[in-house]
Parts: sequence; C-alpha cells; structure tokens
Amino acid sequence: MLNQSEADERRYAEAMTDKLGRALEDIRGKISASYRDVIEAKKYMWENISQLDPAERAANKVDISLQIDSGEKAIDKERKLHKLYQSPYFGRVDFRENGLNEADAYYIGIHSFAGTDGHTNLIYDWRSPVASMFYDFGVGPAYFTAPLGRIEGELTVKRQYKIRDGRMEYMIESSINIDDDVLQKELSSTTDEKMKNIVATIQKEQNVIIRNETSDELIIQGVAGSGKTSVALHRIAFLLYRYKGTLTSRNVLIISPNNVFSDYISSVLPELGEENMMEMRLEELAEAELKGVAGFQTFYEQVTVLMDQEDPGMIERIRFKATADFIRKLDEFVAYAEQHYFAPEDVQVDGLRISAAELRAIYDGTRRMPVLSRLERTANQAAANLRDEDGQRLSAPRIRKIKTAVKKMFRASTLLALYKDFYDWLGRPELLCMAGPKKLEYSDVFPLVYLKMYWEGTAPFDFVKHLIVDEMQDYTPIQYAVLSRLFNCRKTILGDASQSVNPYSSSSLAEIKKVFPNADTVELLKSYRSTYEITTFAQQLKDNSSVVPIERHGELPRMVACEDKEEEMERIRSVLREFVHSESRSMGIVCKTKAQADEVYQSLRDAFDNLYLLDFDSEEFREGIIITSAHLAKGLEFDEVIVPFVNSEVYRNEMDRSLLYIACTRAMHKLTLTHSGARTPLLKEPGEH
Ligand SMILES: Nc1ncnc2c1ncn2[C@@H]1O[C@H](COP(=O)(O)OP(=O)(O)OP(=O)(O)O)[C@@H](O)[C@H]1O
Repeated sequence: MLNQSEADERRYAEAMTDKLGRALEDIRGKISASYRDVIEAKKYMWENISQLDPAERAANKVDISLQIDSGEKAIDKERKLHKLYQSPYFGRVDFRENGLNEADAYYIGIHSFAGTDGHTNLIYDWRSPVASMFYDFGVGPAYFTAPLGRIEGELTVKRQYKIRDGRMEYMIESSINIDDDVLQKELSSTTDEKMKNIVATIQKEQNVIIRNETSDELIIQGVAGSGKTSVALHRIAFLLYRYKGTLTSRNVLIISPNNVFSDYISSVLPELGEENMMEMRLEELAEAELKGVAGFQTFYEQVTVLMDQEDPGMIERIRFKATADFIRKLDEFVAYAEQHYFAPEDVQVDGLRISAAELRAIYDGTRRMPVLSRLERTANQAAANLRDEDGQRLSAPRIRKIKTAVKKMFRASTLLALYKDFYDWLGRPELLCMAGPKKLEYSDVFPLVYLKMYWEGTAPFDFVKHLIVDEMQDYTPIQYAVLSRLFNCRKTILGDASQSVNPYSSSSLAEIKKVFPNADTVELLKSYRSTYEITTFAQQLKDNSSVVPIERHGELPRMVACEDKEEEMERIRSVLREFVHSESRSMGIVCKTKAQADEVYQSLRDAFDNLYLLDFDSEEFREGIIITSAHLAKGLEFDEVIVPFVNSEVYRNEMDRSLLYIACTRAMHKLTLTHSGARTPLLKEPGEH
C-alpha cells in the first residue's frame, strides 16, 4: 500500500509540495515569456504598421490575441497551482475495483494536478467521479459513476489531512464519514471576511445535492446554518466542471437578496477555480420590466413600513397577493379579458371602411400573442386587406389612423389600467393602493410584471441555463411564476421558511411546490454554523423540533438586563472591548430596524475602529464590527453577535419573532442579547427551560 504510515504521508506531502513548487516556477516562467512575446509582437506591429498590408495586420492581430489567450490560461493555471501549493490535498481514498487484487490510492484536492508526463493524475479534483466516494462512503463496499457506468468495489483506506504551506498539520484515518473531528476543527475556526469553501468537509447529505444532475428544479429547504448557500455554490462549481464546454459561469444567474450578500458569497467560486456567476436582485429585474410603467416601493421599504406600523389594510393586501390562488385569479381575469375586452366596431378612414366582423375575425386568429401585438397585428392585417381609391396599398398615415382606432377597441388603454380593472373585476378595488404618487406598493410589483407578459410580452433570458434563487421564503408564488416564465432553465431554489423577514408574504415549501409541481425537494436539518448552545437557544423562537444542532459546544448565550439605555450601551461597549482582544475576527450587532442600527452606530462610532454600518446601499461585507438590521444580516454570519434592545415593546409579534430568530442564528461562537426594561416575552433566559 502506498504511504502506509503517517511518516510516509508526511514525506509524500512534502514531495508533492516540491513537485507543485516546480510546476509553479515553470508556469510562472511561461507567463513571463508570454507577456514578453505579446509586448514584442505589439511593438513589432507598431513599428512596422506602415509596411504591413491589411492581411498581415489582421494576421498579426490574431496572433497577439491568441498569445493573450494562452497567457490568460496560464495565469488561471498558476492560480490553481498556487492554491494547491499551499494545500495540495485534503483527502485520500484507496479503491479496489471488483475483480482486481490491488487498490489504487486517489488523493483529492481542490483542483487536479497531473505529473510531469501530463497523464498520471497525482491529485484528483474534488468534483471528479472517483472523488465522490470520499464524501459518500466509509471503508467498505463503495462505487462511483464513471462516464462508462458504475464502477463497484471496496474502499480499503480513507484519510483526511490538513496540509498548510507544505507541512502536514494532521492526518486522520476516518473509517465512516468525513470525520467529525475535522468538521469540528473547521467549524470552530474564526471566520474570514467572506464565505469559505467547504470542499474538505462536505457532508453526505450535502454531496447528494451538489452532485445532483437529474433535477430540472431542485428546492432545498434547510434550517438556519445548514449550508444551503454553501451547497448551492458548490453545486454550481460541480456543474461547471461536469458540463465544461456547454455551461459557463456566464450562463448561471443567482437571484440574491442584496449587494452585501452578493459580495459576501463572491469569493467561493473563484476559490474553487471558477469565475463568478452573474447576480441580480429581483427588484432590478422588475425595474427593467416596469420601466416607463410605474415606480415602486422596494421590499426593504415594505418591511420597514410594516415594522413601523401594523397597518391591517396593508397586511391584507400583502397576504392576498402572496398565495398561489392569487395567480389563479389573475389567470382567470386574463381569460376573461381575452373574451370580453376587445369590442370591435366598424372603422371609417377617409371613406374607407373596415367592418367590426373582419376585425373580430383577425383578432381571434392571433391568440397566444400579447395584447399589444394582437392589436397591432389586427390593425396591420386589416389595413393590408384594404386598397385605396387608386387600388394601392394604404399610406402610412392611414394605417396609423386604423391602428389608433383598433387600440381604442380594447377596454383598457394601459397596463396599469388593466391591472386596476382586475381588482374591480374581483369586486375588491380596495386591494390596490399606491404607496405614493406613481409609486406601487411592493406587493403589486410582480403581479404587474406577470400581467405585462399578457399585455406586451417579455423576452425570456435564454442565455441563462441555471438559475439559483436564494432566500426562497421571501418570494411569493407570483414572483416564482414570473421567474418560471422568464427563465426556462434548470433551477436551484433554496431557503428557510423560518427566516422570513415578512411573515405576511413568506412562502413555504408547499406554496413554492404549487408553482413548480415537478420540482424535487430536499431538506437539510443539521445546523453547522452555530454552537449547540446558540442553536438550541434560538430554537425557542421557532418550533421546529426536526433541527439537529451540531455537537459543537461553546458558551451559553448571555442575556444582559440593564437599568436603562445608557447602561445598555455601556454593556455593549464592554462586550466589544472583549471582542477586540479576543481571537474572533467578526462581530455583528444585529438590530431589529435600520433606525436602531443608526442609533447604535452613532453611539459607538467614536469608541472603536473597524466599525461599519451596513445598510441597503452598502456594497460590501467587511471584517470587523458590523452594525446592521436583521433584514440585511440574512445569509451572513459572524464569529460573535450582539442583539441589542430585546425589550418587550421591540420584539412582540410574529414578524419580530422571525427577525429575532434571524439575528440570533447569525452567531457562530458567541451570542449576547441586551435589554433595558422588560425582556421580550418571545425569549427565555438562556439555560431556562
Ligand atoms: N459541510 C460543511 N463543512 C464545513 N462547514 C460547513 C459545512 N456546511 C456548512 N458549513 C458552514 O456552516 C455555515 C453556514 O453555511 P451557509 O451560510 O451555507 O448556511 P445556510 O443554510 O445558507 O444559512 P442561513 O440560511 O442561516 O443563512 C458556514 O460557515 C459554512 O461554512
């Protein structure tokens, strides 16, 4: 057996690092040479431009661009080699194929690495078929699916390593699954500025999702900290590897909740050797779709209004528009409008006549088109059927008159008018209410985008081949219906029904399934982010007994009762001073509202460096002390979290419960809650049952 003892493994790791070092030098040499070649070629072209004929110039340009291309590939390879040089591999499986006597050893790393012959793989990419056994099996019977089919056999060895800067820090013989010790070490470490990759410790249930190639629509419901976002990103990295040539990062789009979140996750794919995918907020999509139609309130603004005042009318409007039944009603209305909204009349243009019957016949023959196109087509067709006094086709001004006349035959003259009619048709006109002059309420934005598809159609995003929707609980069925029409591609949809920032419009898995009836669904129940103590403490806010906290222990959350706000801020300062002198790298102060976050920021800004206020206009996630609201903290995590103002008058209703749950579950290692006055009834003292 190759490298039986730990000493053998240490030597092997060093030798591998040497090999990688040489490969790295080699590629760096090539990059410099290629850089010089490009400069030379450009210089030659510049100096001789007057003597070169057009064909020679074109040939030179092609040469230069080929050289740049190969230089870029070399830079990409250098990046990967550098990564491997720092940590060549993290796992090994020895696999004996059925019918063979000997097992082969496969070392598994973040990228693959071939020996000098270019054929022998010394390190296997974690996404390669053989590497799947590392995640799926312990020692014993195992198999992997190769391009030619399933290969069965036996794992005789399974090991994990931590190699840093050429030195093996530890090696673990793990017989069952990715060993808990390694996972514990990974989870206990303090967090870097951005999200980390988890290739060395992907869990079996996560691997099934990452390597899923069969689901066109995959919905992942996972508890807080179960690795949903990590898994979705690794899934994309896997699919980019698996479908190299047909799928590139430019074909993958993530619908993300805000720019900070996009920034927070932006390091994972590059770390895995892939380019970042495209990202977009759903509001950006709506902005493009409704340009020139109406402005609108954002989701964030909607939530802020709801937090400031409990407006039963607004809540009813939101609730009404947040069900699958609402889509059905809108569809019924469209069918009704289809039948009744076009009322043709005879048209007279300068003595020429088109009959209502003819218009009706043409209009009826244009089904499946959006309204505006139908009307246009009807007018054009009717005009084309007609000849003027001289037996000629109609002039442009006459055609325009016909178009105007035909347009007026449709009962609604604008998209907004049609939308308003919908509520009249329902007999519920009060359900449409503007947030301001020419400003729609957020709950009307996507119904209107949906109706626009019927009104004037919309161009689908055909270049997107895989769509990821994160924080799925915050999108309503009508938003999914829009996405489903605009993105006719594979989808990975993930979220947690317990982490909704607006419970009146949150979608459960069951609701989303109504829009995607053929979707496959998976649940992730194990929570990896927080210590056992933090997870169980947060559980009192959400009655979900199926959550499985990871057995990683830490301090009990601290509940700090204060006499008044002044004392509360002083206690927060003291927690921050402890943090500054600790090993922790990131601290989140997660408030309920932006106004509270502003207040805390003002009170602390002069006392600490590295203190940042994160609001909806922020672009990046930063290391240090971040002050923000629960809405924006969604999806993020911090070594330590402080939740201020957990008073009875601040956290009282269901919405507050969700926000408090989000806030508490952002903490990895330490959680402190402070209040002055009575504690919120939603929480018990830590340790109290
Ligand atoms: N298999 C794993 N190995 C190591 N760390 C993991 C693993 N799975 C998840 N984690 C860690 O758990 C934390 C939570 O992961 P992630 O943010 O992907 O979860 P989530 O389900 O999207 O969370 P939330 O919904 O609460 O925002 C991250 O620090 C991630 O690195």
